[in-house]
Amino acid sequence: MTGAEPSAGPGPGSSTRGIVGVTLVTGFLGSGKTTLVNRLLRHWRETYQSVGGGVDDGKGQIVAIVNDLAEFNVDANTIERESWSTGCSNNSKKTLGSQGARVKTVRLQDGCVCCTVKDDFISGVEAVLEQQGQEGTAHLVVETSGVSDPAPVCQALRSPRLKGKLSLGCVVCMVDCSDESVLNRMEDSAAMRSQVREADIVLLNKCDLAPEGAVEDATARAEQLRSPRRTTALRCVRAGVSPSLILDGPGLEGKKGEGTPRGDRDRARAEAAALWSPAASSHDNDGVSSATLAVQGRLCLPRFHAFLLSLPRGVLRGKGLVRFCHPRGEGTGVPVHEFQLVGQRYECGAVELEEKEKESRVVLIGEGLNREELQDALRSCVCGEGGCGVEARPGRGEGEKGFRNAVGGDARFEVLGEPPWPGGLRFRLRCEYGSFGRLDGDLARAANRELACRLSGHWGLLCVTAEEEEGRGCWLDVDCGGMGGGGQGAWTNALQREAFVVLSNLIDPQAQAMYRGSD
Ligand SMILES: Nc1nc2c(ncn2[C@@H]2O[C@H](COP(=O)(O)OP(=O)(O)OP(=O)(O)O)[C@@H](O)[C@H]2O)c(=O)[nH]1
Repeated sequence: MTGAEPSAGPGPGSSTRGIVGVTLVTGFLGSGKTTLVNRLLRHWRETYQSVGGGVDDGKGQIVAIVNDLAEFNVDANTIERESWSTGCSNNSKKTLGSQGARVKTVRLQDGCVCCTVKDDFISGVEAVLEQQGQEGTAHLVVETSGVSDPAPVCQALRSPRLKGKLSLGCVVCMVDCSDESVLNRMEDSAAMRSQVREADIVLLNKCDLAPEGAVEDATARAEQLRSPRRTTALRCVRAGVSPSLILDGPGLEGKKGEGTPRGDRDRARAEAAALWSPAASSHDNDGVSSATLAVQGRLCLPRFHAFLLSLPRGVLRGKGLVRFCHPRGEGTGVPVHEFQLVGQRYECGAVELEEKEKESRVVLIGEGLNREELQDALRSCVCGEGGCGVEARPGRGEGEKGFRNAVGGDARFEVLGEPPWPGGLRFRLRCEYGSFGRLDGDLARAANRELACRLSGHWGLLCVTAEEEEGRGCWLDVDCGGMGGGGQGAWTNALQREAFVVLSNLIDPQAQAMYRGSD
């Protein structure tokens, strides 16, 4: 940050008068960028609130700029929803009195910020500053798309056009440690290497899912790219590091001499920028594109599951908002589900959203995508007039029965009944450790979500998670589709093994602190 005048607003990391602080969040597809941005926005609001900040003074606003490759910007939706649910407004004109700082999201989509929308990006930033009035915006958080090279974005933020208006603070790179194949992509992807090189802080995320040695491997790769001395790499789960570390990150002047000196950081950026050339990091080289799929009507969940299982290998990432049919009659007021796919793993969680549209939308990002074929495949998941027909699908029967028995006979689980879809089971981990006690609501929720991730990632089981009303954690609706009789033992073993891993990870107080985040 430049200049020595007092800060303009009371928000965390708030800017020197008239100069807006910027945090840049980068990282490969699905690494946890949006998760971090939401965390930062929440922290901002809470901190602002705790120092008695109002919003009618026109100060203290944090603005998130979200770049997504696809036509339909799921990340911006997620952030807006999250902002709303944490009491912030996604509309700059709407204020919430003294409830908290205003949060506004600006979408940049249908192109990548580092090339096709670069000009848009600078204009977008200028527009934000102009609309809000420079004094009104205290901080910007910019989330790049997963295949962006952050070097030109940093350059853009330092461009003469924006000089004197912005100050680039912390650049964070999220690294997904859960998937070896993602880590291996660092060898081939210039953009990914640049993301790590550009960062002030590398967050080694998804430690909960990391196989043995993967976090050390990721650290070594980051250090190789940047040298150990220059690498601040932190392990975390769901971006759970102290947000103030990022909003007031290393490199900011006047911070007790901590962190990387500004000169070093700028030199590092210059080196990275010199390494970057459009030819070296363009998306054509990475061959990554996106396909937005949309269908009218509700989807049959087991068919959607089959669609996921049959996706081509080139699909790296998927996300969307989907609406499922409920053949058992729970049809009214059913929430929309947010769907996330990273590598082989998928998560599907109920979200509170007004049902303005009747569409289900899925964005897939990857290599060699054939949009028409994918669109047809998604269309075939729509529940027809004759019903789902899932009762008759192959694979139902023995495997499913064995799975139900295994869950029912294991004291670690509480069976809650049947999900609204045939061929599934509703249950949750009890999260009790006998004489060690039981996990509180937050950790129990984390444990159940992690179990859902693990079951889908390693075993192709689609688990839909939903929150319980009284904050007592969440449950899993598992679709047992595809469980043939022969695989029964494997499913049972998988469930037992994954439950063991989740619970034994969470008994450790250090792991508990990591899950909760250190703020
Ligand atoms: N188990 C687990 N899941 C995580 C963690 N961090 C994020 N996720 C999940 O991973 C998925 C992707 O996270 P996002 O925050 O959307 O990732 P992103 O980098 O913004 O994704 P893109 O915008 O596609 O590049 C979501 O389902 C998150 O809930 C973590 O530490 N552990």
